[in-house]
Amino acid sequence: LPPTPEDIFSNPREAYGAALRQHGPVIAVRRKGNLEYVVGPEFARHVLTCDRDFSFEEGSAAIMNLQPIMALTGGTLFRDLKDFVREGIIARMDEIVDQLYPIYDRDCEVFVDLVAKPEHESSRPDLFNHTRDTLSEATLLLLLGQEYVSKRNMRIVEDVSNGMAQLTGQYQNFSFVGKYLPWLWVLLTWINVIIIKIPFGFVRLLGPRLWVDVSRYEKIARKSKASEQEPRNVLYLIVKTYINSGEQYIGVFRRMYIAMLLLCLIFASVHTTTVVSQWVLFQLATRPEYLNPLREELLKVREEAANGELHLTAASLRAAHLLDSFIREVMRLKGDTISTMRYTTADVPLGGYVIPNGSFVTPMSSTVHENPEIFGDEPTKFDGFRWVELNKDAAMTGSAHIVFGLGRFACPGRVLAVNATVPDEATLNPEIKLIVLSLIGRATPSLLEGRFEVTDPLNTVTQPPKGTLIFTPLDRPLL
Ligand code: HEM
Repeated sequence: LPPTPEDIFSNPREAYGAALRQHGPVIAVRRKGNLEYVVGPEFARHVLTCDRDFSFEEGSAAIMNLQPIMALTGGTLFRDLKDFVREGIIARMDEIVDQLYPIYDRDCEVFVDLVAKPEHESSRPDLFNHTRDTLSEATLLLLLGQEYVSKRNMRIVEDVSNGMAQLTGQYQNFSFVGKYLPWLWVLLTWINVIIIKIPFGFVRLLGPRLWVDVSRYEKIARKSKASEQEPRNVLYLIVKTYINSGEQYIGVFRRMYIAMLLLCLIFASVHTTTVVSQWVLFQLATRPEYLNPLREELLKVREEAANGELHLTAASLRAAHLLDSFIREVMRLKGDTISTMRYTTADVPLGGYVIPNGSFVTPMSSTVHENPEIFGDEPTKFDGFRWVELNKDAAMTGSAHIVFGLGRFACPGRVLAVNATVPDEATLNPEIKLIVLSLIGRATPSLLEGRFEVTDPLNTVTQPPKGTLIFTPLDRPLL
């Protein structure tokens, strides 16, 4: 029998896992109105990387309810997003970490000070909101520049991030309509987000200023010879790219498209990173034995400035191999199920079947992440430092860890491609490391009642665990 809708929403890991064991390695299961072909670890790499047969763009647009935008933009959305993240963020990573560290350092210090105050015993400062504030500020700085950093704009960024999370279905599994009448849910969400929230929030509040800046950047990009005069933010890079590609001026439709790119980048940077950092801190709180080695590593990688102040740089984060490994292991075992999607562009033979043209195909992440052939007899055993060793084999790391996807379409936000110790797979998003190190360098996390809950088992990528984290300040902070 195929997994029931209830199994899929409440216990997807076991439901799909059992069906794959029984009928695998390719099964077809109906979910939220679509027939999806779900594959086991044997075919995960092939499905994720063979884009001739399995389209990343169409699969991803569909899973995130973005097909109309893909259609309107002629399918360039994801390619442009990837290029702008690569050129505007990853290529400048060392400089960016220097810019971001003071924000994380300041916010974590404020957070730990707040937590330590006795009057907060009854209403604890919330780490999720706090992390989201920090990431919103960092995102404003990277995408739009320091002049945009203000409390008001941070609220706008958070609202946008939340709106995009709604639009792309991140809360869909909490709603009855979302689960059982997905077309109605998509229609209502589109009206709410695209017709109400974004125009009356982001566009009304930030639009006029962005309009002026795009026009200003247009002029700079046309004239600029000396690169040091150029603004160092992603919006400028986007404007410059279009001017350099021969556009005479940035017209209204191009401006609307740029706004869409910014909305997607805000969502990608703020929401997912906030969520994943919560998973890491929750796991750390339940595994205090990892704190000492991680703190020892912090002592080794932190750097001392000329004025004696201790801080973290991109080089420090690259050298934090134990933390890198711990984060990877948390991501491996947090229970991801359907987190990447592809769409067949032809009838494709796979595992003895032919998957028809125009079908959704997804690898079941949990079967990849808990594959006994790679992870041994106890594949679900948490071993926070296992990746320190496994990193030596970059190819294996790739196909055994698909939290960020794989190959050409893997998430561009995940790596410090520049200077990574193992090309293309080694270093995770530095923001998570900055958050974790800035916090454990000042306080010890623990969990109220020692446990947390998984709120949406079908979506552990963009839903945080639920529980209360407590932080006990260290007598002598390490940062
Ligand atoms: C820990 C946080 C993150 C997680 C778990 C995550 C996860 C993912 C996943 C699973 C994909 C789809 C890959 C595939 O289908 O093969 C993806 C794509 C993408 N991510 Fe992330 N991501 C994270 C952070 C970020 C950040 C910080 C950015 C931007 C700065 C970003 C930008 C993107 C973009 C632009 C794509 C589309 C890729 C393309 O166009 O080829 N992500 N991400």
